[in-house]
Amino acid sequence: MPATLSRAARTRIKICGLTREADVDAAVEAGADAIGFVLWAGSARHVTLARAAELARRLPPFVMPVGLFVNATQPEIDAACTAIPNLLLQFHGDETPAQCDAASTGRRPYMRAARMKPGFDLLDFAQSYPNAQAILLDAHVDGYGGGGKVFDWSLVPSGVPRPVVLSGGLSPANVIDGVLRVRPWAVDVSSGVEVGKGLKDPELMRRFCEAVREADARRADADRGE
Ligand SMILES: O=C(O)c1ccccc1N[C@@H]1O[C@H](COP(=O)(O)O)[C@@H](O)[C@H]1O
Repeated sequence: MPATLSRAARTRIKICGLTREADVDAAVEAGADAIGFVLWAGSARHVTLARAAELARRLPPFVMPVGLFVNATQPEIDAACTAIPNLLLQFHGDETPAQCDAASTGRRPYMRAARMKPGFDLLDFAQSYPNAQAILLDAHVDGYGGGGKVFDWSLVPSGVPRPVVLSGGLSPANVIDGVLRVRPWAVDVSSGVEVGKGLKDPELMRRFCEAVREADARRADADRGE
């Protein structure tokens, strides 16, 4: 799989931190490819596993559930994978490559979050997670993430050896710029489409997805030299 998009492809969209049925339905309607559930109790967007499983059951085919973990235990991860079929794991804490591989039992796909700041060696980081399906780029914040903070996109080098998911403070207003500059495989948004922690706004989600489609069209034009 390419790390960044070829000109024919479209940027995939993940919307994260959903807690309500209506928001899940609106995110799908807006065009999200993946829906994230925060399974870390330290987050204001946390949902219990039972609740996440209930919400995930609303997803139609081809829309993927994602479970966000911060330093979770193996039993917690196993329970999540049992409760939510086809769950993509998102490790957003201090998980080492060995821990990610063990937690995913070498079979379950996972993304590993990188906390971007000046001096951070993303190429080295990505190389050290050869089994990650993608590397998710978030801003370095005081907590573990989901802070709505944009990082300096010029810190993303070319040639990252894994598919890149751009996140960190994305919104309908800046995602076109982010897609055109970083050319990620996918984008991920939480704060930028919400009215309160874990409470999404259908209109913001619709505008976010529309902006990503607009970015894809502009990127294709640029690649054709128009
Ligand atoms: O959403 C959270 O509460 C959260 C908690 C701990 C780690 C990550 C979290 N969210 C993820 O952070 C990025 C960026 O989010 P934002 O758009 O800047 O709010 C995203 O991948 C979320 O999934």
